[in-house]
Amino acid sequence: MGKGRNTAPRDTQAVCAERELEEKKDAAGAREGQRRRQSPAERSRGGATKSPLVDAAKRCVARMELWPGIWPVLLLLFLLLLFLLPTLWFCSPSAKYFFKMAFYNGWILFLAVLAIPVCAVRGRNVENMKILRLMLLHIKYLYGIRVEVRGAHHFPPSQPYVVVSNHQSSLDLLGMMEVLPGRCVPIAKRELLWAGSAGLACWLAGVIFIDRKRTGDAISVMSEVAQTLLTQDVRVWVFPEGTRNHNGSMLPFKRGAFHLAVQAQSCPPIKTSIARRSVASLRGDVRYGCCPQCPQKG
Ligand SMILES: CCCCCCCCCCCCCCCCC(=O)SCCNC(=O)CCNC(=O)[C@H](O)C(C)(C)COP(=O)(O)OP(=O)(O)OC[C@H]1O[C@@H](n2cnc3c(N)ncnc32)[C@H](O)[C@@H]1OP(=O)(O)O
Ligand SMILES: CCCCCCCC/C=C\CCCCCCCC(=O)OC[C@@H](O)COP(=O)(O)O
Repeated sequence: MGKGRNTAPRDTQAVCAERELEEKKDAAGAREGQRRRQSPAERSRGGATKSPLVDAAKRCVARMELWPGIWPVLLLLFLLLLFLLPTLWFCSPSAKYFFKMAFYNGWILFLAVLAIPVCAVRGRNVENMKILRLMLLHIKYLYGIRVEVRGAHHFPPSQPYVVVSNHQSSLDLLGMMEVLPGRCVPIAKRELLWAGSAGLACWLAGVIFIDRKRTGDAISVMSEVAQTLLTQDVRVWVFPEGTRNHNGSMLPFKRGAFHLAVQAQSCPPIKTSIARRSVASLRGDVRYGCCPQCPQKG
């Protein structure tokens, strides 16, 4: 009996010890599970917080910690650019020209975004060209270009006519805007319509788009333009070379501009020319010559 009495508490002690051991194991397991669920950032700070906002922020930081390499690399790239761009600007004239052109195009796209809502009020209307013109006139100051216009008085004050001009680069836009007469719209290649905001601004200002690859279509658009010239008191600006030509000489003229002048009858072509070197190099003086009207008879 005594033996039995002595054994019972020992059994109970053993069971208790076993239970205690199991409980400890469970607790340790639970702690490990929680530890595994925690992000590295939480682990390093010793556990979850009460606020979900803080938890979210911690998760973000943890994600960054997962990619510790990306920030130094980005910083390095940024510093490299900071060093490389000025070096290219001062050492390579072609890189300098490239940056200037990139800014020129980017600036025009930006200005077009501003112009679109203003022009949209009137819808598609040649009067919108005035707005574009005013918005583009300052660009010459950004590049330190001094423009000299000669013979602007040759533009008749009120009658339809066709202006023909040489075409060296997309910078000709600057010269064109200096002398663009009222209610005058340029003829442009159709691809320009897809030049983002600039394309939409051109469309709103009544720029006439032609598909140069489809002569038939281009001719019928130009025939319609001839009617518009007569009925709506509009002038048209054509680059008869039909494309840009950087290399000093003039390309043979396409005939559309001259057909247009003949079809619109009393509508003389007026020749203007942009001085070559200065516009193309994006600095210095630009001379813009407007010549007397050509003979009217086709
Ligand atoms: C603040 C925000 C600002 C946002 C942006 C601001 C922008 C502001 C606006 C500025 C826009 C400026 C845009 C400037 C863009 C300049 C350009 O895109 S230049 C390129 C487009 N321009 C042209 O192509 C010039 C016009 N082209 C022609 O006139 C061509 O003749 C053609 C009609 C396209 C036909 O070309 P092609 O077939 O290659 O060549 P041709 O030998 O000339 O013609 C063949 C044939 O057809 C006869 N013909 C031509 N035209 C006519 C006609 N109107 N009517 C009847 N017949 C025609 C021609 O006589 C030939 O036949 P032939 O028997 O051999 O004589
Ligand atoms: C979301 C799309 C973004 C597209 C970005 C396109 C970048 C264009 C940016 C700005 C446009 C500036 C408008 C300049 C107007 C002058 C156009 C011009 O002079 O075109 C050349 C054309 O005469 C003859 O073309 P080709 O010599 O035949 O080739």
